[in-house]
Amino acid sequence: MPSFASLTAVLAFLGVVGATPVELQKRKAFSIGQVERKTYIKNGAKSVAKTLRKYGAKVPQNILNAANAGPNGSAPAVPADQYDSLYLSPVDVGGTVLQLDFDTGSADLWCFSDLQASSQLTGHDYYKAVASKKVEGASWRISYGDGSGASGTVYADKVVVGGVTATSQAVEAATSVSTQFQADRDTDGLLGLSFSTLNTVKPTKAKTFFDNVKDSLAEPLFAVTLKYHAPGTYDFGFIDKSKYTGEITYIDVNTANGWWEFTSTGYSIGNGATTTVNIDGIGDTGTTLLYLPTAVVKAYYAKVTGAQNSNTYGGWVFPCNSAPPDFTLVIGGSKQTVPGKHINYAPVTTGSSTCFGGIQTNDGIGFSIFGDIFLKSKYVIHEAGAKPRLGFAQQ
Ligand SMILES: C[C@@H](SC(=N)N)c1ccc(Cl)cc1
Ligand SMILES: C[C@@H](SC(=N)N)c1ccc(Cl)cc1
Repeated sequence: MPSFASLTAVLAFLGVVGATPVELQKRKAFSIGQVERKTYIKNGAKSVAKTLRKYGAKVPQNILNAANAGPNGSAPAVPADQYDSLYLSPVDVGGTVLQLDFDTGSADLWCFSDLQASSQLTGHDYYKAVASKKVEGASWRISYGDGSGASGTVYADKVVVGGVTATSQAVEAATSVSTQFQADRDTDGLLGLSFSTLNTVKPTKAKTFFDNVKDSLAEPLFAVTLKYHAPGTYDFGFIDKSKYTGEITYIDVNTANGWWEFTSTGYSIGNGATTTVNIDGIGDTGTTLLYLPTAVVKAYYAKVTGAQNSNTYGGWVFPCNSAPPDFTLVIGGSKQTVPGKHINYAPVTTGSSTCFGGIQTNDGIGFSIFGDIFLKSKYVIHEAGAKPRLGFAQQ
């Protein structure tokens, strides 16, 4: 029979919460069911890691290693078109693989469904709503910053992303989608990765896919690798050292508005001097461009030959043969540079020699948006927990 002290130590390691030694002494007769060691240790390490994180303590590497057997996963992020207007990832939603736009700027997982008029489904894969899985009385309605939107009803179904499974995910089946989504035959819906406080399901908010799976992952994080005119990845549960160079710089996130929101402390243009100014904004994979304060945008395009703020095209444009300079944001004291090439977004119309800038003003938005133009040269770790953080590294 192991000594009392060693038994207590084992219990502590297995993260058995609540059975303190004194309580155990009171319970004269008790038995511990013998369980297969490896199962318990793996779960034990995971629960110890979870407990340590819960109280803000650092998780020792040995416990992290033991816990790291979680069902982590990785999904591709494929540009929907030649200009990276958005990125699509395959997701198994109730047995049908849909192409969804992973969006760190919203919290609804919604998709085209057979509840819509069939005319809206041409060219799409879509969710087959099953009555037995319907969440009675629940509905959703979302509108996005660009004026697009969708609405419908809710089902509880299995969703799999890169081998990571949410067994009962709120699947928001569309009954109606806006013209932008009807015109976009590539996008079968969105998978929200902001904080669940932004979810639109009524009467009870639903949880995002990440919120549903994060405790089953080796680590409660996902990492975003969007690329310029090439497929990237969304990794769940682990950090992939092969996807970045140099050091990761972490910053705390302000979750009050439900976004991955943070403040950059300055910027520079080309190899110019750094201007110190606070730029509050959100990391957002669902927004194509980089929206910044007007003063910053004007300073940038002053360095671009032939640039002008066009009423015709609704933003800053310049000759496609201009070579826009690099743009650097200071984040957590580190310099995060966007290659100038990434800031030549696309011709304003097919074949035009006038190009639309990847940097635009945040006028009317109320905050800046660090969208795909910024993200597609970075490796960005989104870490949940008591104090959510973002980690940035250069790809
Ligand atoms: C947060 C994004 S929308 C999204 N990523 N789901 C956004 C908000 C407001 C404006 Cl004006 C433009 C874009
Ligand atoms: C304009 C629509 S659909 C599209 N442009 N393919 C859209 C996509 C993603 C978000 Cl986050 C918001 C709106």
